[in-house]
Amino acid sequence: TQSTRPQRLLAAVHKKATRGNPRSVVKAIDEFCNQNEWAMNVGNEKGEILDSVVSETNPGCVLELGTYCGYSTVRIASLLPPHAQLITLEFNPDNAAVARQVIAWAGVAEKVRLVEGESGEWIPKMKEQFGVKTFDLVFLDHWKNRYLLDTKLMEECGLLKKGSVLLADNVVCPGAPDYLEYIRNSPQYKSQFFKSHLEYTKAEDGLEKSVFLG
Ligand SMILES: O=c1[nH]cnc2c(O)c(F)c(-c3ccc(F)cc3)c(-c3ccc(F)cc3)c12
Ligand SMILES: [Mg+2]
Repeated sequence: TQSTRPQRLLAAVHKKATRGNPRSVVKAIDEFCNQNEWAMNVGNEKGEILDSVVSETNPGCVLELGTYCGYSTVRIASLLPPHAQLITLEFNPDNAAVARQVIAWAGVAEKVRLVEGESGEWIPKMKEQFGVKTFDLVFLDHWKNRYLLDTKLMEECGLLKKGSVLLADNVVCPGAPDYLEYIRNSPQYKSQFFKSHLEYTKAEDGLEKSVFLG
């Protein structure tokens, strides 16, 4: 039977990356997407901005909305301090199955909790199910018309504290206008736009970093 793009991406990781080496996994995926097939990983240009935000936040507890194949999961997990935890939500079970193997190959599985399901269903369960108090960093990279809904849901569930950082992918392409309108005009956030490019292309895109002021 025909393989899927995520399965072909995983095969490239197994073939080209060194087990236990997160940087080699990131490099193998970027090479696959530059040379073989485009895929919606955050990519290296936006990935370096993600890395800098993770490093400066030095988070103990991270939420990623949208795992896909685990590329940004591996980037984030490889920069976490010891004992820090990353919870990543993915609604597509086939993508989740590939991501689990990418995360395992990179050797970061003990820092990552991959949860299969809808963000709207799982965000309200974070405290009771995973013992989360608040998130220090949230990477929004799932479905553009869930960015605003899920941000309001995290506020309502008390999952953000003063200083929590939200980093949103694709705020230009495909864009999340309702999210940007809310987050840039809310007195509860201090926002900053990082201009970049759509992964593996010359098209414009960017990340929006927003600090919750409490
Ligand atoms: O859906 C996404 N989630 C997370 N990150 C994404 C991302 O980083 C992307 F670059 C794209 C993208 C953008 C432009 C394009 F032409 C194709 C795909 C998508 C996306 C947008 C609309 C869809 F119908 C399907 C996928 C996503
Ligand atoms: Mg994205």
